[in-house]
Amino acid sequence: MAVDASKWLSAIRTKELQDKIKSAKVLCVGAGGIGCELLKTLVCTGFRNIEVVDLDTIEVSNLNRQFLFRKHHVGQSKAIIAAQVVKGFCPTASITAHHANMKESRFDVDFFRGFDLVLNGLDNLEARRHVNRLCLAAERPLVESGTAGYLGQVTVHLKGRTECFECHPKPTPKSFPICTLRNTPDRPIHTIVWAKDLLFNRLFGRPDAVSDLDNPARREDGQDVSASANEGEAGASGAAAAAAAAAASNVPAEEPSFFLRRDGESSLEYAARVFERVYTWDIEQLCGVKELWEKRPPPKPMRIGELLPDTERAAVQAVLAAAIAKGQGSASRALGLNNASQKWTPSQNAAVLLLAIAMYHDMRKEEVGSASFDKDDDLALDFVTAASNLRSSCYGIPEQSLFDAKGMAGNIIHAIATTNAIISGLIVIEALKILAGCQDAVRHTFLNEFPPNKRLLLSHNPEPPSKTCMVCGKVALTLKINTETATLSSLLSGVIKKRLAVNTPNLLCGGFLYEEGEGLEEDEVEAYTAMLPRTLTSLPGGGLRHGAILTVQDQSQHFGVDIIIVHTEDLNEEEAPEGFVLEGDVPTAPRQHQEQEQDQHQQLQAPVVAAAVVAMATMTTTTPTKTRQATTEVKEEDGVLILDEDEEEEVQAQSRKRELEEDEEATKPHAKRAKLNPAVPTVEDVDGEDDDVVLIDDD
Ligand SMILES: Nc1ncnc2c1ncn2[C@@H]1O[C@H](COP(=O)(O)OP(=O)(O)OP(=O)(O)O)[C@@H](O)[C@H]1O
Ligand SMILES: [Zn+2]
Repeated sequence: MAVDASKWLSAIRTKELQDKIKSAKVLCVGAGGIGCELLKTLVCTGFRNIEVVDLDTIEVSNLNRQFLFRKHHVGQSKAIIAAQVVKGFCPTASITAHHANMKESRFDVDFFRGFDLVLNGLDNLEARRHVNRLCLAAERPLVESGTAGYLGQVTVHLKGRTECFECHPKPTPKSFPICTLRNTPDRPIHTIVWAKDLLFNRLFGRPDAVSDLDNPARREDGQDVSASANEGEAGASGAAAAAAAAAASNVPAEEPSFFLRRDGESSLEYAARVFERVYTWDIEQLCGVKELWEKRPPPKPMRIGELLPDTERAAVQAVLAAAIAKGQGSASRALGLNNASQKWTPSQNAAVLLLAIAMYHDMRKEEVGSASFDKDDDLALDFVTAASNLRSSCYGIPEQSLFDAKGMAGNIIHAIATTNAIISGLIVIEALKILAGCQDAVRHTFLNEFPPNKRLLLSHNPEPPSKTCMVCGKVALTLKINTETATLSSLLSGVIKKRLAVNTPNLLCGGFLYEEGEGLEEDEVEAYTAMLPRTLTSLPGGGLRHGAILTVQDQSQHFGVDIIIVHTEDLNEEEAPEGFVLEGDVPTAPRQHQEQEQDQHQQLQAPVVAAAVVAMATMTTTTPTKTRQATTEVKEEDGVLILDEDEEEEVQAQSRKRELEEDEEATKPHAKRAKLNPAVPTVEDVDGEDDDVVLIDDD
């Protein structure tokens, strides 16, 4: 029975609730920064039946804030050790640990039905969306959370009653137009993303990975340089420069295997050849595309012979031999560059780059061809730092120290233990309200970095479920895509798995069927795999053509959505950097928003993380500050600063008004939006894993 919202505090003090706390079955997803605090706080509150799932093992870098772990635990399962340690100080607690990925099929809807509460302490959007779908399917309450530095939030999702985690768009990982990365970078993050996503993958990732580095330089309209040859001066000079450069350095322009090491080539010779291609030949070729440099200075090519004369190349060779002998893991340290905060000179960058490439080939050969960038891998980070710095030098962009490059490449925001502790406490408070039957009292709560009017925490009522939500509502999405060139493989990776967060897809459209997951026969897997490179129109059963409705289902998530296919040929890189446009309430931010975030990212000079609940962020970030400040008064209750009910109503009224304004604004130019929120740090996201928090405007 629902209890009056204002009475929740007295409700949780009843004996009845104390008994419920003892018997309630709680699922904690994640045993990291939030998860460790949460487990401790749960048992201290009286919870005794807990299961915890975490796929990771403990790292040294976790020890400064994940207080259940000690140095001797490094390398062991987070879930298992967290459970052991908590049981150590609360032996009456039953804590079952699963060292596993929450997305495994054994954690199905029946597993979720075994719990009264699901509490998330995750760090990525994909897993959060997966848990959201299972909570909806199992009809279990979800308390969701995230932290980033001083910021944090807790949101509550009750099926049919409040918005689900996916009801409102979320920013996706930030993406940069490929033409900016390839041709006209102007910020350190551009060269870092280029080094990490393009060059690293080209040299060490899967050989069949498509890489823009293999293609000739492009003009801003997307045409390649050679296509400009007959189109007047700019094209002619571009082609001439390309030809001259190709002749001069004897580098074949379009040979995809160029980046593979050749037979008989030493690792350092190979590294030097890559250097010449990337920093000499490619840059010279780009300089020839005059139209790119009408409004900006052209880049300057770099030459390996100037940065590392023969004697220094010989010294690098000696360092390589010593590194191999010692089993050294870091190129920069092997070169004596031990201060991670000090920027390297261009010559030092060149030495680190060559050595890192050579070390990969001589010491970690088995990984070449399948490696993926990991910020905690010293050699990978050396490579990315040096490669991006050299490119920055060509373009006159400030170089970065190893430490700063790590922060940018790994999207690191230094975690703060106190933030995790506050957020964990708030998760438990929301859990108590749900157990007490005070569903009306649940709140979304945001932790601010700069408390406005001394309000460290800002809370408000969750919105009702969105009728247009593709997860808890039922709406069709529209996919604009070139059905004649896009392949099933790109549809699956870009749209179905990345954008829709589908785990094990099942696609159906007329006579076309594609399935993944356990239980398929070998010949079925073979037949489905053979379809992957086919274009959408050439798929069996009539293909995926303009006007077709594709039904996407994921049984592991009890999720389904229909997608209307719209064949579109004129998608450009600016509008559709991923090669398609997905319309509908998909949990991603509009592009315009992302651009704005990028600008703010620069202004703030510090990466701020992705949003978990953008609706809330939109609400707070677009609130004209005056109206909020005028009506709010701080009240302290149970150690938590919260808004008065009437203040919440005020905030919600503002929210509704703002939604209307937002709709209107969405159709107006970007500049107008910015004006509404002068210098307001709105929701900001950084690509990759840290989809943790909503940044709130606070003035
Ligand atoms: N799909 C998943 N299944 C199970 N656990 C997951 C899943 N995705 C993420 N996690 C866990 O969620 C936890 C999030 O905690 P946190 O944000 O503190 O990350 P961390 O890896 O401990 O710290 P950092 O990323 O700062 O090094 C991690 O322990 C991570 O292993
Ligand atoms: Zn929803």
